[in-house]
Amino acid sequence: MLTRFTSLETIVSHILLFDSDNNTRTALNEVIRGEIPAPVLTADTCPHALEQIRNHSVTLAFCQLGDQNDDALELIQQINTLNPHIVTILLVPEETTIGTKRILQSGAHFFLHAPTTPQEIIQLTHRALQHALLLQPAVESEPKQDDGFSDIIGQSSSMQHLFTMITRLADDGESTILIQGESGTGKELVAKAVHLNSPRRNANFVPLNCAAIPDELLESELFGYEKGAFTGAINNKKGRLQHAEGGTLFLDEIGDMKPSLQAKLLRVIQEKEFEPVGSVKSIKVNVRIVAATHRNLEEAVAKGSFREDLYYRLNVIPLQIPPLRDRKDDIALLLEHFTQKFCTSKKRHIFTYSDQALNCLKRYPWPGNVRELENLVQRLSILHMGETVAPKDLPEKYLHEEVAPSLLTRFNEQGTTDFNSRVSEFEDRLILQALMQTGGNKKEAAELLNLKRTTLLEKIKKKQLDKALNKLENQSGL
Ligand SMILES: Nc1ncnc2c1ncn2[C@@H]1O[C@H](COP(=O)(O)OP(=O)(O)OP(=O)(O)O)[C@@H](O)[C@H]1O
Repeated sequence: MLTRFTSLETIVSHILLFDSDNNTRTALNEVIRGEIPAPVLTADTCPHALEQIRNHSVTLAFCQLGDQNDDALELIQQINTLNPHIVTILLVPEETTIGTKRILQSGAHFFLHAPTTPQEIIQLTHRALQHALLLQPAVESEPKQDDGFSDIIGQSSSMQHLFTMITRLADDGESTILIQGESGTGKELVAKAVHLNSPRRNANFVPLNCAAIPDELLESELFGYEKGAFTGAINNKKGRLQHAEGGTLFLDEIGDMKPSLQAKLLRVIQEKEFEPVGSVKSIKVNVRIVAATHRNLEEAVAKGSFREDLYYRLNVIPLQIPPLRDRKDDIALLLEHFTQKFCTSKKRHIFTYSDQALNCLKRYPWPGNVRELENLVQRLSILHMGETVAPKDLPEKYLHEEVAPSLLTRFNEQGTTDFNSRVSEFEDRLILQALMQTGGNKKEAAELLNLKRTTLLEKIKKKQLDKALNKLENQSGL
């Protein structure tokens, strides 16, 4: 299994429809039955609904609020007390006299305003079932051994290749491995998966970031020290190497290690022994070394800042993690993964991303890779209040990539340029971009551009931008 996602069908037991009106119940029943292969239960009173819940295992409950009565709110509260794993959807009719505050405080997981369309019902049902998946109590079965793969999200061909490489290494617990990739691509996750899939999995995985510890402390941290080795060394202390005995030592940012330590590490790899700082007695170790770096070690070797012999010793099995901009197919999956993770931990509704927002994020070059994407989603999970993230909800840097670079490139290629036509082109792009971001809503686009709506309409007409917008939308499949 390469990702965390499980088939929804496997978790749906029953769906409950609560509505005192027979006609709406039947209509809702038809829409849901056509889409979800799960038995549907119905109830027209609160006691009947609760009885259904006691007698059946229910995954999802639709509760229709009356125009004048609040039975559905009462029912949701009782469901939450009876079984908090049931996901509730409150259907709110337009004419209801029940106040918004009470509705919002009902404890429902999702809201749907009626009248609505079958598409909206289906979409929300799928979202609610995704949510149900997260609320499922852990199935009591044999604890499955963690292989580290479930934490690494990726379905692009380059990530699949990486997973295959890790699996192939499974039986080999000896050869050193060098993981290369830009910062934030998941090098530590991969190192952990290598460890968990090797025969060393029952011993320790010990990480050490060589760039995070000052040079003078790194040696004693790695090799340990003997009492009296330096001022303050009042007792013997084991280093990370010894803590990793039988297991794996993960040396992150190995390219930052100073040359004298590189020599000592080389000896560990070759002779499988070392001396703690201040000791003359050698200690034997049985540790697999997995190293990682975001630097180009070949260049460092050429410059003389990294030992060539150590480089070849480390690089027995090279693993390259591609940057996120080269595997844009993974972006949607990563967004979904982190959104579920953060929303669940903050106990808030899971939001989705509009196609336009996803397109913006796919165009962005992600210099900070998956770590940057994770931080963006964490920020949205705190600040974003709506159900769908639109481009306007994204920080500005995710929006403007497409305008400036393309103009500059063409300016450089041509050597000369016509100022007026270039300014007009720039204006077209800004207007189109605003229209794309607002899903074609001209009023909102005018607000984004800080223009009067009438001025924007005039420009769109004069420049015939409506046609260009249609073309763009068709191209990006919006
Ligand atoms: N494919 C992935 N799936 C899920 N989470 C990921 C993935 N890649 C990276 N992450 C997350 O991104 C963050 C950075 O990952 P990690 O520390 O492994 O990267 P790194 O390449 O070692 O970074 P650095 O070089 O800066 O140490 C972590 O929170 C990690 O969980």
